[in-house]
Amino acid sequence: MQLPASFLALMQELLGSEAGDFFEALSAPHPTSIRFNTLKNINRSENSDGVKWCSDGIYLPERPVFTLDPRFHAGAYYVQEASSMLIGEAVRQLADLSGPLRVLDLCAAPGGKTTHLASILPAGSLLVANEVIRSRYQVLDYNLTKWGSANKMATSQQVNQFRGLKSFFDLILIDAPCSGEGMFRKDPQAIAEWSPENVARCSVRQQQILADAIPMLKPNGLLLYSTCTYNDAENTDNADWLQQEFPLTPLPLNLPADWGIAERSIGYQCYPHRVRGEGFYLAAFQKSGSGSGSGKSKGAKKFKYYQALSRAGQQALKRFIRPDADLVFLESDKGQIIALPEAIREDALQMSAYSKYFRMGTPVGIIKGKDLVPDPALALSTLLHPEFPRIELDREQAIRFLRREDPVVTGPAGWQLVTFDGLPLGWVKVLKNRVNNYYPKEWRIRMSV
Ligand SMILES: C[S@@+](CC[C@H](N)C(=O)[O-])C[C@H]1O[C@@H](n2cnc3c(N)ncnc32)[C@H](O)[C@@H]1O
Repeated sequence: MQLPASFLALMQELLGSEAGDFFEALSAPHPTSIRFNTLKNINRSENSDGVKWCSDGIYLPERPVFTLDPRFHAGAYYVQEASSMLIGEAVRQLADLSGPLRVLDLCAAPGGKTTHLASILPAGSLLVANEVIRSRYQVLDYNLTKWGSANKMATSQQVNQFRGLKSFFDLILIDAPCSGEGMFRKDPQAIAEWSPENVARCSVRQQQILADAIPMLKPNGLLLYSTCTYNDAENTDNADWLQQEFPLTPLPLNLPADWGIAERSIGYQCYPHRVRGEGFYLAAFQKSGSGSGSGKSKGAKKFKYYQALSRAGQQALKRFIRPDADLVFLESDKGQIIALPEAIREDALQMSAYSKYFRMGTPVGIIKGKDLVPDPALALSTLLHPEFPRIELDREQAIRFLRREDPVVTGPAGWQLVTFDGLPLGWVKVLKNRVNNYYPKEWRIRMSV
């Protein structure tokens, strides 16, 4: 690994006598880790090689071909670098999880931290995940769909387009675009793109994102600022700038010494020679001020593009939806039905007034005649009826299904859910002479097996 000379000098200065161990760690293989999806009923195989700061995270002895694991497509786990899982511990220690929260993950794609938040937040919380780059937003949306949580909204816009949404969120996570020094071991492209000038550009961009985000945070709200880099300009200097320029107080975390996470002047740093993970920086702040913050400045009364679903429509989808969920069903002007938890209806309504491009809730399907054609997202959602008729597939059948080939299964006529290891993958329709595969083209496995 050929590292830029100015990066070597920077790390030597930052780490002093530890620099040798650090450089040695950078040339060692990086660990593979996953985080289980606690929203789904998964069979967790016994593995004592857990990530110290995340009870749902484990290290794998080697990197499998995830694409060929049906559980990966069912959203049973997220392949996530271990240091990043520290976000979950920070939320557990610092957020008040005794009641619903409004949470914004502002730089969210591909969704590692959003899915982690989705697993932690109390029932009734609103989780908004924003990603400004449209192609990355599509990946985020797909990963959130696989994860299956119902209380989500995905948006794709510049941070300053939320302007006007004042004091709305209890928690804002800014996992900022950065120079990526912490990814050098995993991603050689990050080395190629690194330069002192890029570090300076990233630092300024981060300040802009932070400055645009802070008005959206409620008084007493929690701000989490993270990067996957080491230099001070993007980490402690920006954290210091935050506390100087805004009504923000840094919050300490209680991190046991044997986790190996270093304490910085403000915030915490994971280094690969001290932890089994990549480079990751995290600082937490509380906003001072009084009042609860209402965020209802625009007072939106109706959803754009959506109206309430008719009684007949609701009847058609009843057998697909878990009966104990308190939901509102909305139909778009294109006939797409979505389910939105009643608990977040008002908040989603407010958010929609500030969102130019968004998806909210869970796509349920479209009505054709008297029947529902179920959406693939519903199969992966926690809102799915737990007793919907299903066909369990073996691995080979599951891969065929995920490749969108004709499924070699039979079952009673009509819509059937197909599962692997008990986990829903999608829909088939059993007809008289054939079985149709409704797995979406854009999700299918393209890799040759
Ligand atoms: C470090 S990545 C986020 C990773 C993500 N939080 C996760 O855990 O999977 C930073 C994200 O910020 C986005 N981004 C880039 N420029 C931005 C900007 N000016 N404002 C907001 N987000 C930006 C990038 O496209 C990228 O997806």
